[in-house]
Amino acid sequence: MYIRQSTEDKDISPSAYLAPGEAWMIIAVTGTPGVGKTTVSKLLSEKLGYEYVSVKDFAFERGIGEMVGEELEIDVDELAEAMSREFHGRDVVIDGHLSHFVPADVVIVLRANPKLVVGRLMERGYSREKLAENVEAELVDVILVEALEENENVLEIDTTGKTPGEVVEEISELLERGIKRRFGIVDWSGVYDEVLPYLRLGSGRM
Ligand SMILES: Nc1ncnc2c1ncn2[C@@H]1O[C@H](COP(=O)(O)OP(=O)(O)OP(=O)(O)O)[C@@H](O)[C@H]1O
Repeated sequence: MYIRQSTEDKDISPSAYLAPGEAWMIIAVTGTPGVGKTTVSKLLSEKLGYEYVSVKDFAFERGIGEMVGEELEIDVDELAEAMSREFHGRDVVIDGHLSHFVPADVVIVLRANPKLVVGRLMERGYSREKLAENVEAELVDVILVEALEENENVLEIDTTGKTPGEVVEEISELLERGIKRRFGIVDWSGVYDEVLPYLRLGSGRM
């Protein structure tokens, strides 16, 4: 890992997450679209005095990935390499549902009741297919599982029924306490029936 100077004047004590000699911190905020990553990441970066970076903007500005229809398809290896190079020695909060593929000191996985995800993505006018894909992903913990495969330090946060400020408080508290790994705190099986009409599970595919 990397070497840098002091950790003075930090709201949190990141030492629990950092390798010896390392003093700057990369926090990745990930989760299914619509769980609140951007809202929370901006607020968290303000609270900690860290830079805020959007994966999508970063990739777009540097020509990483290509447009497929209306979507920017990002090569995660290229993204990880470019972000590691760029943010070496800086305190940053990286926002995006691919941020857990970037080498980070800690990954925050935001979760939200799939019913909320349905509502938010419908409001955005997502297609039926895209809505289903994302609600299913939230239902069966896709991003959490990926994050746990990619990083040792993973904190899962349930945003349901909380304000963005409360979510940021919860994240800060876990960071202050040096908690490195927390997951398994949500179970969406109870809302499966309610979101079933929005899913595409098994629809004509084998
Ligand atoms: N506790 C909460 N935390 C974060 N966002 C919340 C919360 N409660 C409600 N919201 C709202 O949920 C919406 C989430 O939008 P936001 O763009 O932050 O999600 P996102 O996960 O970044 O989506 P995308 O991945 O598509 O960019 C916002 O309108 C936000 O105000």
